Amino acid sequence: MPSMDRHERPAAGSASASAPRKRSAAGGQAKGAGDGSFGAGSASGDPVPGPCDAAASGGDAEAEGADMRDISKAEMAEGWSRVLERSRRELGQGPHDSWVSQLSPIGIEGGIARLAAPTVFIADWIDRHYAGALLRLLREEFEDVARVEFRAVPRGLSAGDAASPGAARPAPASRAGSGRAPAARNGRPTWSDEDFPDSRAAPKGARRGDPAADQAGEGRDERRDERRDERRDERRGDHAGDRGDARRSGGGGPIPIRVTRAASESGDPADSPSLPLDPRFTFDRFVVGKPNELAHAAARRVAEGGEVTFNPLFLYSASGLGKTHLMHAMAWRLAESRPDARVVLLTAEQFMYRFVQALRSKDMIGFKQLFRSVDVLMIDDVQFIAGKDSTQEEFFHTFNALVDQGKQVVISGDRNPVDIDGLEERIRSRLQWGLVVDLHPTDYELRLGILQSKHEMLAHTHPEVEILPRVLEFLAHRISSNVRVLEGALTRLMAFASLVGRPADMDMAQECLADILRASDRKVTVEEIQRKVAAHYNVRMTDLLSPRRARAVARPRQVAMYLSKSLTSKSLPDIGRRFGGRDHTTVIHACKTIEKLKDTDSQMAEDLELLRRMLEA
Ligand SMILES: Nc1ncnc2c1ncn2[C@@H]1O[C@H](COP(=O)(O)OP(=O)(O)OP(=O)(O)O)[C@@H](O)[C@H]1O
Repeated sequence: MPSMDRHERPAAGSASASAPRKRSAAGGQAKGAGDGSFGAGSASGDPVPGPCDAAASGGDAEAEGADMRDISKAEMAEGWSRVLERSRRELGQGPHDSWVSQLSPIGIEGGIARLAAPTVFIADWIDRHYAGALLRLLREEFEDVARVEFRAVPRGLSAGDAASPGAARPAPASRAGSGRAPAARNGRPTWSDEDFPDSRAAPKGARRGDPAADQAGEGRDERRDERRDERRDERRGDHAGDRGDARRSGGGGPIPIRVTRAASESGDPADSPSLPLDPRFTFDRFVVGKPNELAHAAARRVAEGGEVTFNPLFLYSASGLGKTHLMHAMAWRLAESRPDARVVLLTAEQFMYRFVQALRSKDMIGFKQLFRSVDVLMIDDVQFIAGKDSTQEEFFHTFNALVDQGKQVVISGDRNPVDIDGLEERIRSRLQWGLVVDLHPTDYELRLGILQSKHEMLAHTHPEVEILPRVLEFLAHRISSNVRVLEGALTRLMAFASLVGRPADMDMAQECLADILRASDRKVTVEEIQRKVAAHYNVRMTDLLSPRRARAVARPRQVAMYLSKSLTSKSLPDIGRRFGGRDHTTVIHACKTIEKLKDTDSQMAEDLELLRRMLEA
């Protein structure tokens, strides 16, 4: 952890002029890191540009101890509200709402300002990212604050209780995510308010209401009532959990469910939300090449079941490049390396489905226990929950609870978390907390390796079919879109060869795969889209890329951005750059606008259809 020096060093100039409300806060003795207190000091890197009296530095604080007094929680509260105000302005609404607003003051003692965070995870995150800024803001309000510390204070305790040793949990000493204090006591988890953060714990401004739940016929008021019931259930559940007889999820539902090892004490597989593992998706059958070697290595490392090093592990790629395969492979391997571990793998859609089911059956306690008692949680296609507020909130709390306990979380998505539109900022930042790895588009060697491996496997079941090596090379050259398409082409070719009773040669491949080959040839580029859109709306290319905001230019530009997002695999920032260096949020706005217009303006719908057909022709 970086030293305190940077925050403690007196800055040039005095603070008094700029901080009229300042109060002396340094106490008799500036406590050091070895005072048994936990949490992060003012450790995170950024230097403090703001006011900093000489008296605030550790040694001077000791020397002047007699003149300085401690500040109680109550006294600190008033100044803290102003610190919050400034944090909102200076750090921005997003970081403020997601993180800083979750803090509450404990007091200032010996020059150390102590703040309570609801979980270790949050304490650690704030320490790593906002400690410097907060120290500066605190100093503007309270003179002589030399350090700031964050304590994880269970919600059942008041912030004041945190002053007593052992009442609160330390932020982890290591940033790697290991060594976190598990919430388990006496060898099994105990359920408390902290484990079940609810709306009280949600950051201010957190939105409610899940469109999916709405679709499922859940009215907002009804949900509010349900959540009230849930909270009551949860409070009761604290005790039920201790007795080990808490209610379980009713399970069932239309999604087939199984788990590598039942994630429920009842041992009933119906209680588990996990997917059946696909026997084809193992590490043995995963072909490694340059484009996916890092993702493969990270997945292997996590699956070996050693110390939790990357948490979460976030895998992302375009469709069909092996994310799901890798996740299943990890689950298979974990079943061997950690046979006792409760491993749950499911899609984000299934997570939402279970959540909505639990809401309807008023069994949130069962849902929470189910997901928070796992050792490894893997969620595929996380982009599905983007824009689904209630599900995101539940996911957020589940994620926090597991990471706080040092449990491994693995997530996959179709793009980098920063590019997932509709994802709450706090979730986005958590997803980036561990290791984010992408699987790059395949190269020729990898595609050929995959074809050869699949061919060998298929040859076992169809020994009568022969495919000439040149044909595999031809397919690897021509089909570069995704591995799923490549596999489909091979399977079709083998079936065709088997039916006609001839070896698959180049002619046969050309004939029976004509549509796939044609589709693979077609690659729409952003530049092509820009040209076609400019021509269609009769605007100049230079205008399309210029800062001009006149409707006549802005609308075609939005259309071109929208088509670039839907017809190419370019990321939002990349598209923004290609449109005269615009920000990715402009692209998001454009996509949303056109998406809406498509439904309400028939001319727009027609234009889009026409352009799409021209581009795909
Ligand atoms: N490196 C690889 N080696 C062997 N098979 C692969 C490899 N990459 C992908 N595949 C195969 O390609 C198919 C698609 O892979 P998978 O479903 O894992 O993709 P995905 O990235 O999860 O796609 P989506 O985002 O559409 O869900 C699977 O049958 C998988 O076995």
